Order: sequence, then structure tokens, then C-alpha cells
Amino acid sequence: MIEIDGITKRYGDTTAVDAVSMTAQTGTITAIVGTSGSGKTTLLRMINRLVEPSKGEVRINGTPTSAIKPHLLRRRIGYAIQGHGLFPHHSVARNIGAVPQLLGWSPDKIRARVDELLDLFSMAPDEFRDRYPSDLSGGQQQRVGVARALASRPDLLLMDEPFGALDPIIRARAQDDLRRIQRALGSTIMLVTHDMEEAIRLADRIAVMDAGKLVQHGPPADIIATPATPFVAEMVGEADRPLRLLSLIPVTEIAEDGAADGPPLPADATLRDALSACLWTGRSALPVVGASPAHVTLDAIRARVGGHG
Ligand SMILES: Nc1ncnc2c1ncn2[C@@H]1O[C@H](COP(=O)(O)OP(=O)(O)OP(=O)(O)O)[C@@H](O)[C@H]1O
Repeated sequence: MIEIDGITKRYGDTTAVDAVSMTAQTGTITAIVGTSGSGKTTLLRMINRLVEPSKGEVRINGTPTSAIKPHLLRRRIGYAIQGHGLFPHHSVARNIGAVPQLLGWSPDKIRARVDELLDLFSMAPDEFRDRYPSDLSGGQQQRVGVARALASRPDLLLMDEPFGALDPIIRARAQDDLRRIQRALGSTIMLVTHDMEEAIRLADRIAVMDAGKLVQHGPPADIIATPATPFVAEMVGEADRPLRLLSLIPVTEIAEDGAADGPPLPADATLRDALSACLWTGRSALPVVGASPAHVTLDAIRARVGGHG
């Protein structure tokens, strides 16, 4: 568990982060969102002491980070940034194995871990382990950057706009990969992003920052349905609210028994996918793939998300 307790950072007269407190449970993803200059990066960097707080404390599983030497702390906390920050003159394997090597792992153990991570990120180890960063695509470099941050099985992974430089299609794939790997490894992640869509897609909890203050912290559905301030409402985007809410609800939640005509929806579709498919096909109900015949109706979608006005 990560506990951020009244943490503040002042630069002269500027308060970059103003008495922020929040808790992140082990095995969850927290997305920190906010406009440029709202203090997101400063907050993230105070967790691994790249920036020293002016006031307040961070505890990791009960231990204050101030009690751990910064360089040792940073070996326990993975850190992935936009533009990946790979060492250009080191191979992929050496990049990923950098922290395990500092920690004194045996060469065999490091090699096994590198291959395991490359596999997890769908990069064939034989093909990729000896390449250099310049011989990879942007998306592959980004994956190696995240693999490196995960290499030593850190207590916590901090990510600062990790997918900011990727095109939308690769970005969506990288987000799906991250979610899958995070679930498989049970990692705890805190991720800074400008992009509310990314936050909704990835996070168990969203923390919204405005002018250094934490203005709301909660599950994505709560942030969308009941924004705490006009600023949060603006971040969520009023016009997109219903669609964002629909994207959080699996179609199986409101599927009804019985068959329906039309192209079937996959079992892992969301209500947003279902609405889109109904509109596109001009049908008021569509079948859902499953063990027994099931379908979802436009009426049920409307009933699930409506009623706010
Ligand atoms: N080293 C520093 N010295 C002085 N002021 C700083 C320093 N680092 C950050 N700040 C100020 O603190 C505030 C918060 O900056 P921070 O980088 O945390 O914001 P951010 O939300 O991450 O922004 P962005 O999304 O643009 O990266 C800004 O006003 C910034 O100018």
C-alpha cells in the first residue's frame, strides 16, 4: 500500500504540490490527471525522491520513504518516462537487466527475467534481446522502457506520460498490454497522464490535480458521474460523459437471455461497443457471444446510463 500524507512542494513562491494526501492499494493502477503545470510530475517524483518534499511523507507498505536512502529507494521503485530513457549504447537485454544487475542478481537469473519480460511484451527474446534501441520502433522502445522499469519486480511502478509519444493505434495496444501485464504480475502503478481517455481505460482510481491540489480521487465511474468541481467536469468532458461511462461497463452486465439477429458482440465488449454496433447496424438489439443465447438491447443501454438530467 502506498500512502501519500500531506505532501507539499514549494519552489520559492510557487506551490507546485499543495498538501496532497491519498492512498493507493497494492495491485491497483492510479492515474494522476490534470492540466499542464498542475503538479502531476512533481507529485510523482516526490514518491521516489527525485524531488524532495518540502513537507509531508510518503509511506510504502508502512515504511516512510525518508527512512530509505534515495538510490536504494529508486531500485525498489520502477520509473518509466515518455521517450523511454533507454541507454542507446546498451542492448535491449542490458537495458532491461540494468536494475537487477545493480541488485547483484546472477547472470542466469537476469537472463531468464529479461526473456520472461520480452515474452510478456510480445517481443520474441531471440529476435530482440541483442538489438540496440535505435533498431527498434518507437512502440518497441516504449515497451522495453516499461519492461526495464518492471525488471526487478518493484514494489511500485511510476510512469510519467509513458505513452505520450505513441500514435493512437500503438498507444491503445500499449495500454492494453500494460493492463494485462499489471494484472498478471499484480503490480502497483501510479501513472501521470494528460489524457482522461487513457486514465479511464487503465485506472482503478483517478486522482485529479488542479493548481497543485488534489481535487478528486475515486473510481473512474464516480469521477465521470459526479465530478467534484467544475474543473473536474471540464476534464471529463460533459459531451463525452455518457460514452465514457458506457466504456466502463461490460456488456455481460446487462445482457438478457434469449437470441437476437445480427452480428454478435464479443463477450468482452463494453456497452459503448454495443451502442456503436446497434447504431451502425440500425438494430435495437444484438446477440452477445456466450455459453447460452443472450442479447443486449438499446433500451437496456439507455436505462443503465441515463437518468442524470
Ligand atoms: N525545479 C523547479 N523549479 C521551479 N519550479 C518548478 C520546478 N519544477 C516544477 N516547477 C513548477 O511547479 C509547477 C508544477 O509543475 P509539474 O511539472 O509538476 O506540473 P505537471 O502537471 O506535471 O505539468 P506537465 O503536464 O506540463 O508536465 C509548475 O508551475 C512548474 O513551473
